[in-house]
Amino acid sequence: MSGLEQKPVIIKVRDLHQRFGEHHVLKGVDLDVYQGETLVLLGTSGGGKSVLMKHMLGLMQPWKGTVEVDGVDISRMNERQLAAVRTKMGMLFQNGALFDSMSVGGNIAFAMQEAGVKDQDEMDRRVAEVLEIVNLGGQQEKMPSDLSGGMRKRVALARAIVTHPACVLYDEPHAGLDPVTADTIDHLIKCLQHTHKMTNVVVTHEMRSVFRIADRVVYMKKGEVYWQGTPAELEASEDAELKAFVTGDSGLGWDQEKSCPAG
Ligand SMILES: Nc1ncnc2c1ncn2[C@@H]1O[C@H](COP(=O)(O)OP(=O)(O)OP(=O)(O)O)[C@@H](O)[C@H]1O
Repeated sequence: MSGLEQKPVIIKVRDLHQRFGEHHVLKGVDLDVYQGETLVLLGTSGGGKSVLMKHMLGLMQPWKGTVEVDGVDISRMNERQLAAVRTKMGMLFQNGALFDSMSVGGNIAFAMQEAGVKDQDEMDRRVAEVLEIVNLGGQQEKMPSDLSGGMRKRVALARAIVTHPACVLYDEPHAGLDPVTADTIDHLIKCLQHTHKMTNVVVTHEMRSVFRIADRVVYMKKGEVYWQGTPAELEASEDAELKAFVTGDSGLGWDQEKSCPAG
């Protein structure tokens, strides 16, 4: 128990199934995301974490089951209805996906234009505000090609939060970052939670980050929720699969002569 169970549920997933042809990727996922928490989605590659996140944004329609955001079922909405829901959600895509031909400020303003903001002064003010939040104050004119990987990630995060979403979804925010830069991203994630009252859902493989940022952890396996609990419960778990995942132990051992196939 994390104590969060008393809080309102901002995303409610029920009996969610998805399949691509014969490939049954989500097999009846039930999941609650509580307002104001940082929830980390863990699991082996191909377990369905990214597909689940796409359903939370309405980027995919389920084969079966429902996804509610703030009490409203989004699973069969059309694009016009979804546009309103998506203003409550920010998404940090894995590769950052900045437009290379646009400045930092232009990239962030673009997200506001998409959300219907037209007033240039308001856009300038909000671009400056979110750049301060991600510690890139005054960098509006820089081009993405001038930025390091960590800075690009922070610009992408600024873009994700410029519409003041209630919930931010992060798909592997630490991918490709050095450990120190990853730490700065973790600080930002917690800052958005505590100072800006946002709910975070984070897919990551970085165990160090999990123990730094998670209030709750959900472990997915083969399209199902295999386990959920607090980071402390994860650390204390005697489940062999969870233990191997936490420690990064494939079971092959590190005796080189025994673990390498004969040449
Ligand atoms: N649009 C799609 N069409 C067909 N198959 C897909 C599609 N999207 C995902 N899949 C398949 O669904 C399965 C789950 O993918 P998903 O990306 O959700 O896994 P994941 O848990 O996020 O893995 P990873 O940790 O490697 O990112 C994979 O086998 C993937 O190939």
